Amino acid sequence: MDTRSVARFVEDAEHQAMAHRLYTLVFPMNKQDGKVLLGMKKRGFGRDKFNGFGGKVEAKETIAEGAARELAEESELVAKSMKQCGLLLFYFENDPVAMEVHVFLVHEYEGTEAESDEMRPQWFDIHDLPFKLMWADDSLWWPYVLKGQKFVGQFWFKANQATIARQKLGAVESLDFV
Ligand SMILES: CNc1ncnc2c1ncn2[C@@H]1O[C@H](COP(=O)(O)OP(=O)(O)OP(=O)(O)O)[C@@H](O)[C@H]1O
Repeated sequence: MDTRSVARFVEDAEHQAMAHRLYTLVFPMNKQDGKVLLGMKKRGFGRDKFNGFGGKVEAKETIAEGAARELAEESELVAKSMKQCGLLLFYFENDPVAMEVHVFLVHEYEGTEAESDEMRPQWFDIHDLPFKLMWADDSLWWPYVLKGQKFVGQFWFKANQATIARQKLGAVESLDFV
């Protein structure tokens, strides 16, 4: 799986012409209790926001490996299986590099969540997420997760990192990259 395969979801020339950096975003879910694990980010990009677990994919690993590694580093949970549920593309004003974020749900894991240097984990009801303390895009695509639909979203953020100037978001049949 590599960034070229994203081309079939996002066809606009503006996107194709940009440099991309790969990221992951992982949400451990407890379906029985209807809970999702978020982490309060303690440092770096998105500090003081709740989010899923994730970060940059390293050159030596696949996207799925990067997702599992970041989950373990930031929460101490070990994913037993992961399902990709979304693809998010973020463009920030004055930043020439687009963020390509691969979103995963983890329904099976081992271990118990624990605070790390980067994240303070906390379980939330899947119908009651703290959207005011999350990235502005999260409340827009979370309904797709609740409906079990896969999604692709593009969000153009203002330099203040809070205002979405433009967006495209929709369901897709499959996110199985070739
Ligand atoms: C703009 N709207 C957004 N909405 C939802 N989630 C967003 C996001 N923008 C970034 N994210 C996520 O935030 C994490 C940053 O990762 P980030 O801390 O930069 O990576 P990494 O852990 O590798 O950093 P270090 O270089 O080790 O500090 C990573 O999961 C990425 O998917």
